[in-house]
Amino acid sequence: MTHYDLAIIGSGSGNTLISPEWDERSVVLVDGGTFGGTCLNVGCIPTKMYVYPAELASAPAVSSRLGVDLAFEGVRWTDIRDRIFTRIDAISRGGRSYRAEELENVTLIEEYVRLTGEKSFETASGEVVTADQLVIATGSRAVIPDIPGITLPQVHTSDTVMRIDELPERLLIIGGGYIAAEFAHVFSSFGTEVTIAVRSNGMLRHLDETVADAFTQQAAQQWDLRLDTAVTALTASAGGVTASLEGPDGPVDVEVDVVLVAVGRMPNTDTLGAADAGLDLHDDGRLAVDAQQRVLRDGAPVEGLWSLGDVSSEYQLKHVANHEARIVAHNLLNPGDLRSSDHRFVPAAVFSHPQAASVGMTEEQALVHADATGATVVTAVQHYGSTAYGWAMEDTTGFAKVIADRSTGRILGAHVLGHEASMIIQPVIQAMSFGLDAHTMAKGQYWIHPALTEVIENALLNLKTD
Ligand SMILES: Cc1cc2nc3c(=O)[nH]c(=O)nc-3n(C[C@H](O)[C@H](O)[C@H](O)COP(=O)(O)OP(=O)(O)OC[C@H]3O[C@@H](n4cnc5c(N)ncnc54)[C@H](O)[C@@H]3O)c2cc1C
Ligand SMILES: NC(=O)c1ccc[n+]([C@@H]2O[C@H](COP(=O)([O-])OP(=O)(O)OC[C@H]3O[C@@H](n4cnc5c(N)ncnc54)[C@H](O)[C@@H]3O)[C@@H](O)[C@H]2O)c1
Repeated sequence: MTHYDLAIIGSGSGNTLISPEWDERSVVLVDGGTFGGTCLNVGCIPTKMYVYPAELASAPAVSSRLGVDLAFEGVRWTDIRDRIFTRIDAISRGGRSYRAEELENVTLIEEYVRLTGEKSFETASGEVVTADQLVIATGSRAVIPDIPGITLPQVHTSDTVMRIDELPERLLIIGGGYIAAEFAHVFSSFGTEVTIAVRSNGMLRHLDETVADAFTQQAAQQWDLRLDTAVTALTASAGGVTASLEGPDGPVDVEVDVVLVAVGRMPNTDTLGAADAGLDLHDDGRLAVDAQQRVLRDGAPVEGLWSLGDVSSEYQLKHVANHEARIVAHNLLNPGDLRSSDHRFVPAAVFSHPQAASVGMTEEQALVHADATGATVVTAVQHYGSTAYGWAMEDTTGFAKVIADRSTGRILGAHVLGHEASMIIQPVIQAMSFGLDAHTMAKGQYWIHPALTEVIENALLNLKTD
């Protein structure tokens, strides 16, 4: 048995906890997978490194209506893939060797582990580790639905689809969330015929209804979108895979080369043995933590046991995992001065075509809030096409919606669909975080003319606040 001052399970956001303050103390970092975790190796970073070339590849389709005739001649898939992963794999290797070889006080264990107690675990090869403080940062993994044929080699998750050897001619995506929307954009821009099977009646259902409906409409124009459709079986065929779908018009078979499963991600608490160790779990399998990121047992925080990121967070987002990691980093070193995570205004963006970005309440949530508090909610929708930059783009679909409390002007939420939505929304995130009301935000600063942020300025000005 080996004892450490600090043990961290998970080298994604968990890796950032090892600051110079730990130099004189013993630390063990454990990861059974690829060093650096999801975002770096199979998540945010490689996907966005694919999204950028996808933007370039789709330019000819939109440029001709502005009088610019471009031709799309195809993509060199393996060149794109190798550029991305040459860069990413080197970062992962560099991080690994820094932790494994360069820091004398840090031990790296490259095995999966299971908890044996609140602050102890056993590695797959039988080594038992105990620690004064333990951080669980084991992230999440793709849910694999129970469909006959799901283990066929042509069926991928986001973990593997980015490394395939050939651009597929035909791709079926199962699911209608973030990953489905982003990969549909990437593959279709590169020339793949994309079919999406969505169990419900729309894509990105977690977003404000106006945004989700508009996205779904645009998705149906770009991709073969099958709503209210279940995938009942996947069968190997001469050309690839036959997918049996059951939709509103009854059963139908679709021939594809590759299938991407994107039906959500589940927290890695089962494989860690968190329930057996007596730790509290939410119904969805997440570890229960308090505001200071302390793991709960029977509703009370366990001293010296912390968690962060996808394994315990309501938000499976890297910027949230990073925020929680900063809180845990402080709390590990300052037991007498604990800080709390701030989840009040968590933004998110879907890097698809179009982009969608959101912060705060949807209109539906704001109406529930209004019912509960007696507040009156006002909303304003501003189209990109109503601003000068929108004219420049000849944009007909982009818009921003802002939602505020009528009497105080407090901004309750903002939702943007269109070009660079993830950037356009940032001033609203800032205003909400620092308590700026809609009126002050709109009138108390210059807005660069004729930048696309005028969409937000005009939406704020159009809110009918008191
Ligand atoms: C395709 C995709 C795209 C994404 N894009 C974005 C985006 O654009 N923006 C955004 O904000 N978020 C995005 N996300 C989400 C983001 O990647 C995650 O929220 C974030 O990486 C979670 O970090 P984490 O530190 O909690 O977990 P991870 O980075 O997953 O780290 C957990 C680590 O723990 C290890 N581990 C698990 N169990 C054990 C065990 N029992 N023993 C030892 N080691 C173990 C794993 O091997 C892993 O390396 C994306 C996710 C995916 C899948
Ligand atoms: N840009 C980003 O920030 C980004 C990008 C990718 C992933 N992520 C994170 O990763 C998480 C996982 O992404 P995701 O797209 O897999 O999940 P998701 O939760 O976004 O979407 C899952 C989709 O699958 C559907 N679904 C669920 N179970 C199903 C089943 N059995 N059969 C068919 N459909 C089913 C849901 O209705 C939904 O449409 C996201 O929730 C997000 O937090 C973030």
